[in-house]
Amino acid sequence: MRHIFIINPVAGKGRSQSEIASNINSLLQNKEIQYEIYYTRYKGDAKSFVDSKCTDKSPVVFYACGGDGTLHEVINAAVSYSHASVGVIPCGSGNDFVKNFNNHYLFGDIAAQVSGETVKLDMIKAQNEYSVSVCNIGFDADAAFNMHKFKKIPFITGSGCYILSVLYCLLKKLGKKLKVVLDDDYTFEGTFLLGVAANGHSYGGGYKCAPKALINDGVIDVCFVNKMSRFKILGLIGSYKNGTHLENEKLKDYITYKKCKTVKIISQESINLCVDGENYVFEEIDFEIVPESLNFRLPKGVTVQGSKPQKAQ
Ligand SMILES: Nc1ncnc2c1ncn2[C@@H]1O[C@H](COP(=O)(O)OP(=O)(O)OP(=O)(O)O)[C@@H](O)[C@H]1O
Repeated sequence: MRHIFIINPVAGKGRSQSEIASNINSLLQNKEIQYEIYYTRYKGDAKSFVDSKCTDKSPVVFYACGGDGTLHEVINAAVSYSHASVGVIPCGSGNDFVKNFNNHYLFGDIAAQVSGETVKLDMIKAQNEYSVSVCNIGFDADAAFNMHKFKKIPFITGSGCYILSVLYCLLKKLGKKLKVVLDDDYTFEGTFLLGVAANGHSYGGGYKCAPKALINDGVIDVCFVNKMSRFKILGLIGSYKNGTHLENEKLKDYITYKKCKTVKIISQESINLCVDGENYVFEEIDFEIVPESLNFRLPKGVTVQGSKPQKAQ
C-alpha cells in the first residue's frame, strides 16, 4: 500500500501543517512503508496530482491534510479509481466531516492512520460533484459566497470576514422561493431561509443541521427551514447550531426534515450552492445518494457514528 499525504498549506491558516509533516517523517522515515508528502500549489491542484499518481495501479491511500474543501477535492479525484482510497488528517478551520466518527481525535494520529482499514461510505452526487459531507443553499450559502467582498479589509480574519458577510446577507432580502421534490414522489414548496441535503450531520464549523444523518445509511437527510423574521433567526440560531432544532417547539412549524434517496431543487433564479463548503451556482439541482461509493481510510480506533461500517472488498 502506498501512503500519499496531500497537504493544503493554506487550510486552517496553515497553523499545523508543518507539525503534521514532521510527524509523518519521524514516524515513517526508515520504515518499510512507501510514503510521500505533496503540498498543493493552488486550488484544484490535488485533482491532477491524484490522477498522475493513479496511473500506477497498486493500492494507494491519499490522505487529505486540510479541511473539508481539501477532502472534497481529493474524493472527487480519487472516486474514479477503484485502487484508491481516501483518508483525512484534519487541519482546516471547520473540519466538520470528522465529527461523524467516534474518537475522531485519532484522525490526527499518523500511526493510527497507517495501521487503519478501508471501509465503504456513502456520498451524495450533486450534479457532477461528489459530496461526502453537506450540500447547502440559502442564507448561509450566500454568506459563504459573499465573503470575498470583505477579504480586502485590512486586519480582518477569516472568521471576521464570515461574520461581516452574515450581517451583510441578513440586511438583504431573505428567503428563496423553491420547489423541492424527494424521490420523485413527494413535493414541498415555499420560501426558505436555508436548506441542506446532508450525508454527514454537520457543516459551517459545527452547525449540526442534520442531527439524524449517518454517513453509511444509504440515504440523504434533507432539512429545510422556512423564511422567518431576522429577530426570530437570532433567537433560534443556537438551537440549529447544537442540533436540537428538530425538537424545538418554536421551530416545529418552520422545519421540513425527511430522509430520501434523491432530491431535486427547482428555483426561478440562480442559487448559490455550497458542496462540502465549496461554491457552485445552479438553477435546478439534482442530488442522489450513491451508497458505499467512497473507499475511506478509517484510522485504527475510530468508528463510524451510529452504525457498523462494512469492510471494503
Ligand atoms: N495551495 C493552495 N493555495 C490556495 N488554495 C488552495 C491550495 N490548495 C488547496 N486550496 C483550496 O483551499 C480551500 C480551503 O481549503 P479547506 O476547505 O481544506 O480549508 P479550510 O477552509 O480552512 O477548512 P474547512 O473547509 O474545514 O473550514 C479549498 O477550496 C481548496 O481547494
